[in-house]
Amino acid sequence: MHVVVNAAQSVDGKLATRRREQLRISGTEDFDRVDRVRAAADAVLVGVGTVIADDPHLTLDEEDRRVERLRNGRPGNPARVVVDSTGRTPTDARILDDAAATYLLVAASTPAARREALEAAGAEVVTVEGDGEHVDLGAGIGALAERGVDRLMVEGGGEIIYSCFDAGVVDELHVYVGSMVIGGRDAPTLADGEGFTESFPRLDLTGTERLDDGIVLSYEVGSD
Ligand SMILES: NC(=O)c1ccc[n+]([C@@H]2O[C@H](COP(=O)([O-])OP(=O)(O)OC[C@H]3O[C@@H](n4cnc5c(N)ncnc54)[C@H](O)[C@@H]3O)[C@@H](O)[C@H]2O)c1
Ligand SMILES: Nc1nc(=O)c(N)c(NC[C@H](O)[C@H](O)[C@H](O)COP(=O)(O)O)[nH]1
Repeated sequence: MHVVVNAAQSVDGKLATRRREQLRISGTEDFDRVDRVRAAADAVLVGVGTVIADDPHLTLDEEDRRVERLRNGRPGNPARVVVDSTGRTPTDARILDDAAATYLLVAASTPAARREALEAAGAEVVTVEGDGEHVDLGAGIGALAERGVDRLMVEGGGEIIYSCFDAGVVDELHVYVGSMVIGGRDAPTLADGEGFTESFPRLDLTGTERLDDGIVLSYEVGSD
């Protein structure tokens, strides 16, 4: 499984404001780049925090890219995946529409009635190892591989991105750094979670690109 993490942050490392409201950090050139990365993926994964905060759709914006995928025998849009230990995804979330398959990775403690409601709303609920707080991302990625996902794009938020690094599953990172300061000690950052105190993931800088009024930094993740 090849895992690509993508996010947009302010120059001070924040993904959103302390109110966890979605914020336009990049612009049209960067959204087009994100659409290209999505088009290359079999699935796009976010945490339930992002679903609750942003209600994203996670489909392709460019019709040409959908057509090209269909021509290659792939689904028009990548599948959508929510890491959601307790099944908190709202049943009216946009990701549950029929534009693409949607997998919810939940822990065994999610009540049967909640699973049924989410399945009735259009999700495929997949039980993976985990507790009431975190599902095991290694196990979740294994479950996605069994469903034909070879290339996964992770679109945040900060808790999930940290967990992906902690689980050692990230192959590439692309960060758009917007020319703005958001501030706030409680605002989400690129990697939240517990934080590392040793064995920090090391990255190799593979590219820089100026887009809109900011810059995209591209990295490969080192093997140690
Ligand atoms: N700028 C960007 O590129 C971008 C992208 C995505 C989200 N965001 C912003 O990030 C914020 C949401 O991020 P967040 O960090 O609060 O939530 P998140 O999307 O990272 O989801 C975290 C939640 O997922 C659940 N979870 C289950 N298993 C987990 C695991 N193994 N590791 C971590 N969490 C696990 C937990 O309930 C946890 O609270 C919003 O403000 C949103 O606007 C910004
Ligand atoms: N590239 C980028 N620039 C930004 O300024 C910004 N705020 C995000 N944020 C990413 C986040 O994951 C969003 O929720 C999805 O980009 C929404 O996806 P949809 O358009 O609903 O499919 N991404």
